Amino acid sequence: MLTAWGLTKTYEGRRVVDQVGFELQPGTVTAFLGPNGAGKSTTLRMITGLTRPDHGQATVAGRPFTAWPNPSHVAGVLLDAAAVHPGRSGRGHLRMAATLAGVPSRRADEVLEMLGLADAATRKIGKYSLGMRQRLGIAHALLTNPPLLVLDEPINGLDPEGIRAVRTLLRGHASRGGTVLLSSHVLSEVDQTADRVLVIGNGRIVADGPLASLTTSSRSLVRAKDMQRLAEALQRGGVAIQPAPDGFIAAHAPVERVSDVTFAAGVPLLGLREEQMSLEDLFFRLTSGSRA
Ligand SMILES: Nc1ncnc2c1ncn2[C@@H]1O[C@H](COP(=O)(O)OP(=O)(O)OP(=O)(O)O)[C@@H](O)[C@H]1O
Repeated sequence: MLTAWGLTKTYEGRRVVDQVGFELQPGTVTAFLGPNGAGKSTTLRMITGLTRPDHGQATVAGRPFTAWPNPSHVAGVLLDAAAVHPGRSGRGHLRMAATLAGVPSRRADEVLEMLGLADAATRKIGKYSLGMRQRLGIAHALLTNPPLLVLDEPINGLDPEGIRAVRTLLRGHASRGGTVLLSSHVLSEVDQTADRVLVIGNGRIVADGPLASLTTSSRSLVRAKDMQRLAEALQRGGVAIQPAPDGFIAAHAPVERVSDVTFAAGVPLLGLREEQMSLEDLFFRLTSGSRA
């Protein structure tokens, strides 16, 4: 549905996006994840034709997005939720967009309802909160019910209820065969939404896969009633250990090995799980601490 290859952009002598390429299949939600300044927005702008790449190209359903006769029917785009006229009402804004896109104006009310903005439909956008503007931007992207959604930080500024609603919406879109690409710099925002995560650091894709496979570490967290015996058993078994939060020991071995060693030593366990890497750890490992 969306193919990008070799996307490259240089600003003021600095490559901010460097040879970015990927292919997105229908029925999937992909998160584009990276620290501030990593190159996410620039990549999304190149995909949607707002920024011209120095090299490379992106196509949506086989041609450049802007080469479609009516691009808004191919992809719904949210790039800057603040870029709306503050003097218009939410409904007025979406009705005008509906007219431009050639969809019935009642669709504006449908998407306002979907995003929980029905009660605020007649209020001026200038009086909307950040979260409401964000929802309005998502509503706009959904106006034509396009097969592809490209959303830059859609969850930014939303309250927990709003986050849940947007997650459900995006998952629903994918389950009906749609394709979703959303960017975020907060891993926890995307972990329940995305099937696949593309991690970008310093303008390059540094990891690509299901989130669970990216955050899996080779360390285990283990706890027993008798922590002293547990520590001794692990050390005797050749497993390096370190103290960990919440009364656990961090063992430098996969759970299978920790389980074997403690079972052989006859130490009953109260808990054993794989250590999950935090966002900071993941970025640090993948981008060599390149956070801007
Ligand atoms: N028009 C521009 N002119 C000069 N530099 C730019 C321009 N647009 C982006 N940059 C720079 O390119 C780099 C990547 O910016 P980009 O907005 O793509 O990052 P991002 O990953 O979306 O970050 P954030 O999470 O902060 O939005 C940054 O260093 C930014 O300052």
